[in-house]
Amino acid sequence: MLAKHESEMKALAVKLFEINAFKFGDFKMKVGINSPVYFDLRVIVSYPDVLDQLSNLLVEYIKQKKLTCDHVCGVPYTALPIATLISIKNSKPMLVRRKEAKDYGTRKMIEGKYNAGDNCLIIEDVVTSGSSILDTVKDLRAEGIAVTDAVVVVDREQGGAANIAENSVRMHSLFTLSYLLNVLQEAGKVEEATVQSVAKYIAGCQIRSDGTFMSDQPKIVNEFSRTKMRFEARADLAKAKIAKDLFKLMATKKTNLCIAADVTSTDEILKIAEVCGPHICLLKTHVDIIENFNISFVQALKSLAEKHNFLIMEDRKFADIGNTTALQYANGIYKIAEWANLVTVHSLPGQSIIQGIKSVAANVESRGVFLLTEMSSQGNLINDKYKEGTIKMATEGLDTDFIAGIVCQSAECFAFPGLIQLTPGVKIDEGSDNLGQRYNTPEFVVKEKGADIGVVGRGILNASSIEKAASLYRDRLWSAYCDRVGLSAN
Ligand SMILES: O=c1ccn([C@@H]2O[C@H](COP(=O)(O)O)[C@@H](O)[C@H]2O)c(=O)[nH]1
Repeated sequence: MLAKHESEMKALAVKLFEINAFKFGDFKMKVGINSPVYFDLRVIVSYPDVLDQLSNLLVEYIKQKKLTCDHVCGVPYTALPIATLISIKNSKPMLVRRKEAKDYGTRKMIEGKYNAGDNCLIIEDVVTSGSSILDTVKDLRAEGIAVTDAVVVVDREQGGAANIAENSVRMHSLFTLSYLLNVLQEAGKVEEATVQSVAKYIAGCQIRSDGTFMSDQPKIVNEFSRTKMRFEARADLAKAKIAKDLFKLMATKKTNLCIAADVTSTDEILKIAEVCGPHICLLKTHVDIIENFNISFVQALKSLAEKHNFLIMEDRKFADIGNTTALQYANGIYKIAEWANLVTVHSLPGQSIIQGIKSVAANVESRGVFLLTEMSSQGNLINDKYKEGTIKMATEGLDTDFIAGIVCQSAECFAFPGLIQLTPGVKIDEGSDNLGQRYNTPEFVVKEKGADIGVVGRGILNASSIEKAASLYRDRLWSAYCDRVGLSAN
């Protein structure tokens, strides 16, 4: 630990969390097990200031530890840019270890100029079992290069240091996982319960360098599996303030029902909001189908949202370039930015669409988007690659603090518990309409498809009493959620 640089260390720890280099969820690890916490330091190449800050601290740390060497070598690939900066700042030449030998020319595993007997300091981003460091050590030693020390950014404290020490290499870590968790808790970024859950997992899951567990029966308790977690705990992990608010609203009001108010007059929408308001967490509009839209309608809708404690989402499904979307969101007759807490957005144009909306949102904290990742309609053209890219945008993009959730149809679509799954296509009787819409029951949608919020339109709107229908859907969706997370419904 770098005591002299405590405040910089803490600021960097928080920054790593904010840029999603450090995240909570349910992640498959290289060693074959799942983990509730994951480091993805690959993202720092997109943040030159963070990369610079990190390398400065590592240079200080190497100095403080009095680690001398002839070369530095980054474990491929994530540590390479970090090692490059250390090499430059310390004026120490670098060695590069290939992951595979070339099938032509020299077939060398180590690139760079060196002599047998030289000493090399290893740089690594994250250590779990230490096997990646040991692979690099093996190749360097095969060339006659001495390796005695490795500097790592994060030690996950799962046995890596001991495994590496068995091979006569000392491991020095700038951060430990416990330190990072404490800093995040102190900074109000995560709750104590999160810290405890991760600590429990790490204690029960110590790994040897060959990937086997130290205890005969490892307790792999991952309390961050999205569909098993309660909304209160997920609020803690959400990056977007609006997602935190919506999770809390659902938990306190005990409803995960969104009504799709797909009617064409302002009076009808206000009636739905008044009558169904007590049962919903979200009221969804398609403002462009309203015949008599006017600004006093918006004021009335906002008052009802306040009175009955629900949020408003305009299901606009924006899909244009950032600049046009920003204009569509903030201008024209609807001025959606002024009244909709949330809007839906296609990921098709790329990250710029989120940036466009965010750039004109009056108050970023009270606004956000749901990204469309899968559709309920028969024959839609969304494929796995598109879905993967959309989830990447929602979890690793630059604007994760503005993305409240994902509109999708399956629990496997994403793992991050801080995002909300919104699923349309819900009816008491499953089936389809005559225009390709497919319906599943509230129970199926929540328990099998992983929905956090079920969207119901015609299932309520076509009922003889919309109030009774809203109450019924609310009960069925909420009970299914309670069953899913092991909670009593009352
Ligand atoms: O994949 C999607 C995305 C959005 N929707 C919208 O949800 C409602 C569903 O209404 P029902 O009457 O319950 O069918 C509607 O506003 C759609 O635009 C969707 O159905 N599927």
